[in-house]
Order: sequence, then structure tokens, then C-alpha cells
Amino acid sequence: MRYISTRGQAPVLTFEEAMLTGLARDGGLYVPEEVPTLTQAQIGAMAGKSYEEVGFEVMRPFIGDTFTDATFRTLIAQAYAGFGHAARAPLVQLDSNHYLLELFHGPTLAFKDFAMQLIGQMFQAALSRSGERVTIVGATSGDTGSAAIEAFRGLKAVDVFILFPHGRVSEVQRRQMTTPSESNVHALAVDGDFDDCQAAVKDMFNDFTFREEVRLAGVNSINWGRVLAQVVYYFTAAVSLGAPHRAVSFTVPTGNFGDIFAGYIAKQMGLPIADLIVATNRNDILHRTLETGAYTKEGVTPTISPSMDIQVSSNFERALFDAYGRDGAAVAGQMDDLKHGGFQISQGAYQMLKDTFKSGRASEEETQAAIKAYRLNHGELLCPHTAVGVHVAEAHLGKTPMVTLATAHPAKFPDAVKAASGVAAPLPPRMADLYDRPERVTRVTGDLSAIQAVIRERITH
Ligand SMILES: Cc1ncc(COP(=O)(O)O)c(C=O)c1O
Ligand SMILES: N[C@@H](CCOP(=O)(O)O)C(=O)O
Repeated sequence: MRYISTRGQAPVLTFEEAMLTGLARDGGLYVPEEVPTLTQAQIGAMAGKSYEEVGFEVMRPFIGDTFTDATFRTLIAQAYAGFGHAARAPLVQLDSNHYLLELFHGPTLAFKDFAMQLIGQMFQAALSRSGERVTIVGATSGDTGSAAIEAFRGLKAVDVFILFPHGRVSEVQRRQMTTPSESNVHALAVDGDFDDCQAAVKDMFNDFTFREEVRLAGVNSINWGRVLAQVVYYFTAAVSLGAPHRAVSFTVPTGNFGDIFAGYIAKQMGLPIADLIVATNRNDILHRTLETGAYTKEGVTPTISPSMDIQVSSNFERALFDAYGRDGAAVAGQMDDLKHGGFQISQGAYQMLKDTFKSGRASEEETQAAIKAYRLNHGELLCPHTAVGVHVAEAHLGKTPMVTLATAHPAKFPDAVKAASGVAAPLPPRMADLYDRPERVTRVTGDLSAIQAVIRERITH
């Protein structure tokens, strides 16, 4: 299995190289040269198997000879051993034909743990084999950062620097990033929004001198390994609802387009997915793009679903690459236009995107109403991101079973959840002292060279 860049100019890599490389050297994102498919019989045979076993079968065709089967099975087992639910990603029925896929039973209470725990295992195995060290630099709107820190804290071969927008993540998310005491963990609060953090990370990858000097690695969803690990739960959910004999639809609370892109890959692999629905909050660039064909940046507005406060949606580039018939030059041209505010998608590419994705948006009021209604009807709390998904999904319910991804635990957003429902979800006992732990954080401006200086100074190797 070989990996190619969405901009067509970077070296072709193996899975291991693509995983450790992060952003391609031409600024693009790595994707598999071809998406492997599974037969109906292979998908049907997943029924009744453990999450780990399905994970092995879904991911194995993508990893080439990076790990032996035995090693890969061990890494998968270690990745999910710490999850707080035996099913890892349980399905809960909301209504006659609407289900929630609970993706918040991992160590940091968000779906990011599914990929990050596995990436942590794969990085460790690959780095201990080569004796290399890397510097991970990641951008977060709240959840990627805490999941990355949890996965890499204390590892000798890795320093992990996380850039988060100062004042724009929840207190629980911030504390998850600032309270780990391991010296290889560095939380950087940036004056700016998530898009500024993500742009700084990409600029660091495009600064080849810095990239080589610190041996830069990325664990945002620019890393193909992140997307790959997220493909698995589409299979476990759909199979438990009757796939491959019955099609299933998914609604995905969306920001950086990584999670829904994983659903698109699952569909390409042969999983019968009817609709893939992008659910956005009022930072609705993806919804507007799917409605109009114009990708036009507006400022980021803070919302009660802060992890989705994104306008430059990184993985949309991977979808565009396919929409343009895998023409890297066309994608590179559109990405250049994005630097000047946006781009118009060609008619053919737009048609492909409209045929592949549906979309909807939820206002703040609609998000709050969804949290309140869920509490009244089910006696449980929804996180605001999941509530955006539930609101959008309700407009698309039909005969096909609908699965809405529950992307985070409500305890990560106690203020927003309490304001909407009157009740705050408690943190799990293992995190009960989170508010008492000392914080360690460095405030930085968005200036690239200032951030690079902090990284050079703090690196422990
Ligand atoms: C809780 C939560 N929901 C939804 C999203 C959006 O996911 P994606 O960025 O993969 O579109 C995020 C951030 O990634 C998140 O943290
Ligand atoms: N919502 C994310 C933003 C970063 O997304 P990623 O999937 O590209 O890492 C977050 O919580 O940080």
C-alpha cells in the first residue's frame, strides 16, 4: 500500500513513512493510492466480533508491512484496553430509527481517543525499532490536544507540543492539557483561534529547516493514521444494525472533516452507507459549501460546541482531491486561492461532493434545545457537539437507520450543558480532582518564529 499527496508533488510513501511524516512536503495530505475493498461476506462475518478484531480486519489492508499481523493485533489490543466500555463504541437507541454511537468512553472522553491511543502505540513501536526521536506539534480546538497528550505523555522518544486557542476551549479541556506533569508535555495557549493554531502547525511543516531540525511529526488528522483508526467504528455500528444486508446513514458533528472523511472511506471500502451527513454549528463553512459550491472563509465565531469552531477544514482537501478526479494540480490551485479568502469548486467536482455528502447546521438555540429535549425524553445529557449532530440528523430521518456520532462526553462541557439542561454531568471518578491539579501552560502570540523559539527551547532531547 502506497500513499500519495493530494497536491501531487510530494514523494510517494509507505504507511509507516506517511504516519511519521504528517503533512506532505508539497503542503498536501497523504491518502492511499487505492482504497482497498472488503467483500459482503467479509463485512457480514464481522457480526459478533470484538471491536479489536473488526479493527484489525478493517485497518490491516492499509498498513502494508509496517507491522506483522501479530504485532498489529497487540497494538490494537493495547490501544483499547483502557476504554471504559466493553463494546468500546456502544450504540444506544434514541428513537425507532435513530441511534447514538457513543465514542466517548476513552481516557479523555472524546472520539479522538480511538485514533490517538492507537497512533500512540504505533509511534512507540515504530520509533523503538528505528531508535529515532520526534517532536509532535499539534493544533487543537480542545479534544485532539488532550487525547494526544494522554497518548504520548511520558514517552522518551517524543516531545509533544499542543497549540490551543487561548480562552476558546472548555475549562475541562484546558485542564486535561495543562495538568499532566510529564516533562515531555508542553501546552501552548495561542492568542488566536483554532484556524491560527492549525495554520502555524502547517507553516512549521512547510519550514523544512525547522522540520528536519526538530524531526517534526503530526498527530492532527493530517496524519492518515488518525483517519484510518476512525473508519473502524463505522463498520462496527453498521454491522450491528444489519450491514451488509441493510444500509445505514450517519450524521457526523463536523469541524476539520476528519471524522466524516473516515465514514467516506468506510463507504468506499464497501460498507453500505446511504447518507453521510455533515452537521456544523454556526461556523458553517462546510454546510454553505455543500449548498453553494463556494468555499468562502468567514471569521470563526465562538460557540458552545467549541471543538467545531473551525473555518479552514483541513480534511476537506482529501475530499476535493477525489472530487477533482485525483488531480493534485487542481487541488493545489484551490488551496492557493484559499489563502486569499476562498475558492469556487468546479461544476463536476461540486456535483461529486453533493452526491456524496448531505449537510445541515444547528444554531446555538437549536443546540441548546436538543440538549434539553434529550434530557427530558431520555434522562441523559448530550455534549453540545453531539447535540448539533442530533439536531441535524432529525431533519434527515427516514426509513434507513440513522446513526449520529456522539463525539464527546457531556462532562467535558459542564457550563454549556448546565445552561441548556439545568444539570451538569459529573466527571468520572478518575478525573474527580482535575480542578485541583496545578496547571502548566505557556502563553504565546500567533507569531510563527516565537512559537518555534519556544519549541526549540523546551525540547527535552
Ligand atoms: C467533540 C468533537 N466533535 C466533533 C468534532 C469534529 O470532528 P472533525 O474535526 O473530525 O470534523 C471535534 C473535533 O475534531 C470534536 O472534538
Ligand atoms: N476538533 C479538533 C480540531 C483538530 O482536529 P483534528 O482531527 O485535525 O486533530 C480538536 O478537538 O482539536
